[in-house]
Formats: sequence, structure tokens, C-alpha cells
Amino acid sequence: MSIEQLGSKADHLSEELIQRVKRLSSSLISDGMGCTVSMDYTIKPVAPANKIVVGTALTVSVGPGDNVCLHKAVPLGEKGYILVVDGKGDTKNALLGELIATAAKKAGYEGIIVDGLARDQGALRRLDFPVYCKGFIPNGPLKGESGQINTAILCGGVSVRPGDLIVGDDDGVVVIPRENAEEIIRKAEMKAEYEEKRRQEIQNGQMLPAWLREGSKRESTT
Ligand SMILES: O=C([O-])CC(=O)C(=O)O
Ligand SMILES: [Mg+2]
Repeated sequence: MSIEQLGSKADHLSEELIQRVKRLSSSLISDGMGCTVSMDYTIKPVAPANKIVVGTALTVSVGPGDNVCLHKAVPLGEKGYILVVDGKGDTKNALLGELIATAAKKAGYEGIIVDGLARDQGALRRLDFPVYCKGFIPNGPLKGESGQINTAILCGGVSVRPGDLIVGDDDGVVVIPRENAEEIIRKAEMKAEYEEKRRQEIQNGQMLPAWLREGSKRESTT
């Protein structure tokens, strides 16, 4: 069996940036990046909770249905990290269930994102630990030959590198590349300010946004 841990655990971005992201949403972050960086829409929270989950990516790549490497990554967990699993979108076997999610919670992870399936849905809903996946199947995981921890992966069609910031809420999951985080967060905050202004305008009976009233072209989604 060859499981490689190629990269060491990445540092967190500054606490100040992370706190700013916690006041936003996945949709605002996506707007801050030109509406391009959402993981596949089928990756959704097991238990929608109307709250935002933010953490530094600790990545795992596994073969379809094979969760040996995932087991090995769980004890590396610490507060502030999110386990992001490239499961190749496999739909034949669950990569995790109640036991792995409970261990990941105990290890300190903020949550788990899986490009694949889970099982033990009822227990996961009761766990009070954010798990995002594509759905459920009773078939358990395979015990395979290989995997990688903390390397660049694709998850839900989006590139994730160790240390990128992961943001999940009930809409889905987005990835903030760490080198552009400051600029993306600033743009997302500007969108939040715009939306607050629009909320007040709508309350005052102004249904059309200014850019449409004035006939100008707007590039972002508003
Ligand atoms: O048995 C497994 O490896 C997956 C599972 O159901 C659990 O983590 O509870
Ligand atoms: Mg189980």
C-alpha cells in the first residue's frame, strides 16, 4: 500500500481575514471571484444549519470508493482545518459515515467536504458537525492501495491546494485561493454593502436596481 503525505500542513491565513469571511456567505465570496469558484452544486451539507463553515484546506485524494487514506488523514485534524476529499465523484461506495465523521470532529476539524458519497445519514444529521457530500449510499468504503494527503486536488470541479480557505454554507462550497484571499474578501465585502443598500431600497419600494434604472450594463450578479 502506498499512501503519500507529500505536503506538510499549511499555515492558516490571518485570524483577521478568517473572521471577516465568517461575516460573509459562500455566494458573496463567489461574487468576489466573478461567480466562478463554486464546487459542483451536488456537494451540499448533510444537515443544512443556516451557518457558515470556514477553514483551511487539508486535502486528501483517494481512488474511487477507497477510504484508507481518509482514515489516515483524520488524526492530522486540528481546529481551523477542513478535510477536503477528492473522491473522484464516485457514486458506488460511501467514503465515510458516522464513525469517520465523529473521529474528524474529535480530532478538531471544522468540517469535511467530500466529492463523493456518505452513509449513516441519520447519525450524521445528529452529529452537529458539518459534512458536505453528493448524497448517500449504504455500500461501505473499499480498502484500496493508494492515496495522497496534502497535495493539490480537484474537488467538485474546483482546484484546491493545501492552505486555501474553504467556505461552506447551505448554498454549497467555494474555495478562496490563499494568494488572492485579501482582494477576494474585500470584493465580497463590497458586494455585501451593495446588497444591504438594495435591501433598504426594496423596503422603500424601489424594485429596480439603479444600474437597470439608468440603463447601464452591470457585469456582476445583482
Ligand atoms: O465504515 C466505514 O469506513 C464508513 C462508515 O460507515 C463510518 O465511518 O461510519
Ligand atoms: Mg458507519
